[in-house]
Amino acid sequence: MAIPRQLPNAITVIRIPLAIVFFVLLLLGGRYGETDIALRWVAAALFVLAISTDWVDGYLARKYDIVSDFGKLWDPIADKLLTGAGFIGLAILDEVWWWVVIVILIREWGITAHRLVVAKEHVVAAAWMGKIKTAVQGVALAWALLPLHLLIGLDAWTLVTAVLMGIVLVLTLASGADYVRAQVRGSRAHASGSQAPHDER
Ligand SMILES: O=P(O)(O)OC[C@H](O)CO
Repeated sequence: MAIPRQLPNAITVIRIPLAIVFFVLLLLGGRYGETDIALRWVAAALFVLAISTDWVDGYLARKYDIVSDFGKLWDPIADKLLTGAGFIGLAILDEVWWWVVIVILIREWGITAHRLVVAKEHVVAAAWMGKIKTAVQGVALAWALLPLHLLIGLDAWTLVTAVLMGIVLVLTLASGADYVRAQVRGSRAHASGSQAPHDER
């Protein structure tokens, strides 16, 4: 069975408006959902739905062999808009430390800026470590967004959230360093005339 060639890219692009709606609902729900707990549940559910599409678009593109440069470029951007909305929203609500969010955002948008700058020459596809990092960010944000303190108590929930954010921070920086390493190796290989590591991904 064939699928429309543009379906994976359409799924990628849909993440962008979903990220905006999610961000607004999250803020309207208030800190820990204290202003409106129903809105917090809806925002969290919307986030889980949107981040799940990250797996779906990649799966469809690979299965039907319709991986495109558009997808390679826009999939990470859509991911960053969605996870960025989650991190910034939680920081505004004072549920996650700002410094953690800022460090994560610098890494995410630094790599994205590099991707955009070199896009005319070649597309830097997501590396396996970047994909794992995004998946772990999704799990950590889903945990932090779902108002699970209602079930397990605020202390246990905030402790687990802090541990998860610590893991996310380390993984985000490590995967950023992975891109920098690949870039340096690529420049050296280019200078010596062999194939750049980026192209092997
Ligand atoms: O860390 P990046 O920029 O390679 O992004 C990875 C993508 O979000 C994976 O889907």
